[in-house]
Amino acid sequence: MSISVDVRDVSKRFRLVHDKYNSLKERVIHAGRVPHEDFWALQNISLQVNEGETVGLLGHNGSGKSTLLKCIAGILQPTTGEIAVRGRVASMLELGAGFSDELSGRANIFLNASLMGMSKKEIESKIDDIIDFAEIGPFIDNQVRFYSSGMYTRLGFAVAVNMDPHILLVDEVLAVGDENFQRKCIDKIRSFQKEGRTIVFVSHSPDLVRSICDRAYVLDHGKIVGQGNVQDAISILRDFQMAGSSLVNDPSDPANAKKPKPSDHHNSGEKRVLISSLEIQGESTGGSAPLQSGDSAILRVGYEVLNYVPTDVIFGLEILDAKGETVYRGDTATLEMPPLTLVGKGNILVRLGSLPLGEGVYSVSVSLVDLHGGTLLDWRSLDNSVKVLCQQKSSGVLALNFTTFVEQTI
Ligand SMILES: Nc1ncnc2c1ncn2[C@@H]1O[C@H](COP(=O)(O)OP(=O)(O)OP(=O)(O)O)[C@@H](O)[C@H]1O
Repeated sequence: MSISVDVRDVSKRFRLVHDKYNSLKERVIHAGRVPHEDFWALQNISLQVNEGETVGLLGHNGSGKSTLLKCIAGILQPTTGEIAVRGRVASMLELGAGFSDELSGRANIFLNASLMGMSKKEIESKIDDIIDFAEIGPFIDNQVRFYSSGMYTRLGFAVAVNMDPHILLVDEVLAVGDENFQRKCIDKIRSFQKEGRTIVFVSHSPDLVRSICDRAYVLDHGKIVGQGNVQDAISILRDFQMAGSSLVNDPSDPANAKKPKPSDHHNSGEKRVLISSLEIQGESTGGSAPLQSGDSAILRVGYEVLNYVPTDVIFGLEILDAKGETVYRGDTATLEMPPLTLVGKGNILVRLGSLPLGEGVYSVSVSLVDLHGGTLLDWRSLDNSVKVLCQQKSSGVLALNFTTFVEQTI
């Protein structure tokens, strides 16, 4: 199998420019130099994507996913290291990247497609398909600056997928379109996969990555901190999210001393405390019935201390919506609550109080972190299995009981 994308030891430095020197004295001393600071958005990244594979890039905000994708697309040059790509690359990067606001949608199609290496004749033969796919209708001859974010995205995706690319780079576009368009994009991605094309896919949604990708890399602060099959990569990402920590944190920094070291969970194999079960129950519904929005719920976390030495732990809780977005994250240390002392076997009961969640399906994850060593001892999650029903007809993750009144001022 040949390699389609080969990233070798790539680092990318950005120069963060500070306010210019104000006084004449400062300008004379610094002789016209612009004050700046170096920021390494990518550090020694190496990865390979084989022909026909779909590989996900996961990571928290600012971890470097888009920068890496832009380097692969050739939009950014790595500061050090090398990238080799085999075949025509089409990229659907950030919203409207590559579009010129003053031009119409149609003119932008020609501009974009020609930048991707297509001849005028090729573009003319595809333009109807692109316009159909984008569902822009009569707006195709309007300037794109009047487009909504959904229209921008649809047009960008339509251009990228109709370029007949060998390699498709997709950055989070599916988050913007409506549900119909998302389904259409996913169908297109699946047909690309069947045709043996290579895809690199950035998303915050573990569910999407799980359903689309063959494997994934996890980035944290510009470094690859994990890779493997999608489930493993999502677990590593969760560890990092739960830990709120980073491998690049300085362990000698007292601020980081209590933070868990996520990699221990996977690498040490030395589990001193196990989370043996995890259940959630509504106080009024009980059992395994769906929760009612606004109801109090209780989490029952079964634990087992394996070495029978009492262990002081920080308890962490995270709730994610169906797209994998965090709805809530907190832990006893951050909330300045006392640590839990666990001995033998038992249950940790967590009263969640009223849950003002909108109707939907949620994931709940819990973690235990050793208070003294900062090691992540164990975590467990109920993935997409916590169903919440809501009487209100509103939408969104928050069920809000708002009231209105009119204050007349004249
Ligand atoms: N042109 C730039 N100049 C300076 N810093 C930049 C530039 N582009 C990105 N960065 C910084 O590099 C880091 C990585 O950004 P990047 O957009 O690659 O992250 P990301 O993982 O894609 O984040 P998100 O999930 O929020 O899109 C961030 O700290 C960002 O602020």
